[in-house]
Amino acid sequence: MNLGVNIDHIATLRQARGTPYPDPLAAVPVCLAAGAGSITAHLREDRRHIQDHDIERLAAYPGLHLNMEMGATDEMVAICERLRPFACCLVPEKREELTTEGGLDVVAHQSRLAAVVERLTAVGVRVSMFIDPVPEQIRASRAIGAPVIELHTGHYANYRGQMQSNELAALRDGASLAGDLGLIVHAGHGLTVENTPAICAIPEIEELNIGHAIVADAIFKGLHQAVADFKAVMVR
Ligand SMILES: CC(=O)[C@@H](O)[C@H](O)COP(=O)(O)O
Ligand SMILES: NCC(=O)COP(=O)(O)O
Repeated sequence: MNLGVNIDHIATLRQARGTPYPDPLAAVPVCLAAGAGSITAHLREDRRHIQDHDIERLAAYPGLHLNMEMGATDEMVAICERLRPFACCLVPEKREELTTEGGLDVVAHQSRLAAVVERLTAVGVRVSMFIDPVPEQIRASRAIGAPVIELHTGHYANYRGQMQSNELAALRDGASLAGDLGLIVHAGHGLTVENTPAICAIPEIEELNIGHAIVADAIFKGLHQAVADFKAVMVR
């Protein structure tokens, strides 16, 4: 199972004062040495953390599997088409949100998203849809030709008790349906060392994208150890 480390919140610390440090790109060799297989970075429309120069440098980083998270806007599609990262993940965005609040509504935007998938696939970018574990969204992702989905685990991470159990069951069922449809299945958002093992136990999930908790853990244990501790629990 691959671990993709999301480095957004290293950039959050930098943006807090507008200093050149910490440089998110300094995290790349550390994360890879600790067992990460890819790096995720979210170029938001409001540039609250990752900046254009970050994503440009990441896309040019030799041998790096960069997963560029982005809204399906004309601006971001053009940037992705120009930079040609290994992969991109289309996510919903609202300027007023604190963080991503849910999955993309692929059903409501099938024709537009199908055109984006075709355009970015044509230049060699592997396109993923960031969606809730809802059968209609999974089927729509397959219908528009996306090879990958990333299941939103934010509700699972935030809920407790029976609601969390119900969300975990939905993730299991969604991953199973996606596998039956021939989709590659990833998952992410809000994952911690404590809540990750249950997600890892879902057999169809091939990759986890984790950022906020890794950066938070790194404050106290260092980035290499923070990444290594997630890899240690990501065993099947
Ligand atoms: C799509 C997702 O769940 C995250 O990777 C996303 O990057 C969250 O946005 P922030 O990183 O701005 O919190
Ligand atoms: N797509 C999920 C991701 O990249 C990281 O989300 P989080 O761990 O920062 O919540």
